[in-house]
Amino acid sequence: MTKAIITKNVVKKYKQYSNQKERMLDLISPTSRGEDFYALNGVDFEADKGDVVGFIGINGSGKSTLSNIIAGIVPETSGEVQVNGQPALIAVAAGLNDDLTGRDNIELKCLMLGFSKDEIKELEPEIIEFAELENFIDQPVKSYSSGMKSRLGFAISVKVDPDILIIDEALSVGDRAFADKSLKKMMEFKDQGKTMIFVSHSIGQMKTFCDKILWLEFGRVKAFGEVKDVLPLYEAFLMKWQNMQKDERDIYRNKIMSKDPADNKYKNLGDLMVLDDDEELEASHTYSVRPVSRLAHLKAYTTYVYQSPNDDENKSDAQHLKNKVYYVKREATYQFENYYLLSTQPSGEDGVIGWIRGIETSSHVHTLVDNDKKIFYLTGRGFASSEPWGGKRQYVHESLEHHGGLIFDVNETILIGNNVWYQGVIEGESESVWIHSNNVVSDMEELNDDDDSNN
Ligand SMILES: Nc1ncnc2c1ncn2[C@@H]1O[C@H](COP(=O)(O)OP(=O)(O)OP(=O)(O)O)[C@@H](O)[C@H]1O
Repeated sequence: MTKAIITKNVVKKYKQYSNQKERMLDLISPTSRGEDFYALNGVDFEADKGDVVGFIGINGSGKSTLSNIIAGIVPETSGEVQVNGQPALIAVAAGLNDDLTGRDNIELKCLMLGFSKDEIKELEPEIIEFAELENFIDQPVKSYSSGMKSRLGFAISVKVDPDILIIDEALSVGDRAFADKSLKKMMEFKDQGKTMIFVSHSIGQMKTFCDKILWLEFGRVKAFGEVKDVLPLYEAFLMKWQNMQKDERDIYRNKIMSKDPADNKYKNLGDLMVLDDDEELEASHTYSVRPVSRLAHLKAYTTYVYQSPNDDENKSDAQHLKNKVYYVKREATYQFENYYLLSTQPSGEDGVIGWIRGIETSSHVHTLVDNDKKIFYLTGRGFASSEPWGGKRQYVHESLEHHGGLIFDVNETILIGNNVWYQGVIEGESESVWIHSNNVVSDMEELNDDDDSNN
């Protein structure tokens, strides 16, 4: 596969000054002033020809810096950058000269990209039409709104037909209609097999548009891989980040930024590459399974049953599983969420159906009390089911109304949460059933007392 972009150990260092005076002194005095700040710190990244890669990361993680370096607009401090093809960057503030008119900017940008005057004459009306700037095209760009600038930048970049298109948050300004039109154009480019880099905070746009995701965190690559592998990890991280207090965020940021880039080691989890020292990230991609003993019913809104907790592709509708109770002998945590392995039998191997999100179930701990023989009498209330705490579809007797006073010959007692359930055989029947302890009494007299109090 031909590589369109390769970056190796790319570092971008800026100087940060506490005030303007320090900045001036740094320029004129031989002593170095200000503090070094690494916007990128050892970034290795490769895109194949035709890849559509989304750059994600919280503010200040280096997304724009890396896209500007790939576009050749900002030089790297050190490292290697190889771009095979003509890149074009679309960003709100990129490459437009504020003092020139829209038309002059079109000409300038096209000349810089090597177009002849005749070619530019041909392209110009198409660009103006795509940018929807009709009357403004001969006004200086400084009079444009950010949406208008972005439209002009987008129109020039797509009409010059670059090999590599880099779109930095350009769709987040301007109106919805233009964003849709731009997204359509980008889809066309994608279909043509062009390489694209897409920088956005919109998870939705990333999902619909990108194939792969590069997750940057304070200048380092945190993860790189397919959308389905990286985005859920990032979304889980964002939830954690949003719940952090400012001082917790500062500690986290300093910890990441103080690391030596030479220590950036990566581990491959299938096609996903993650930072080797990030155990939490690894744990949230893989999942840990623990033995457990629960019984579970599915809630009304239950969505899917998964083949494995970290596989969003292989899932099936869980609706048909409702109104039954299931055994849960395995529990897993994946990306801070609990999953249960549903089974029709009290086993983690036999009768297994699949994994379901814990919050989509009502479940209780299931414990054996004893297998002692006990004799009870049915009160005539409740139901009998083939499984303990059975659902409608597991009723043997939907109502025990006509069974009041019959003997219930019990051979197993269990606890489901705080509720006691008995397994046994009802007098005159052969099939074993489960009945809740509220619906039996241990001697006939209690039954008569019950009847008296009811009368
Ligand atoms: N010219 C510059 N001088 C000094 N620091 C800079 C400069 N450009 C960027 N930085 C710093 O580098 C870091 C990365 O910035 P960058 O714009 O690449 O992040 P980003 O991930 O694109 O952020 P956002 O999501 O906010 O657009 C930030 O801390 C930023 O302040």
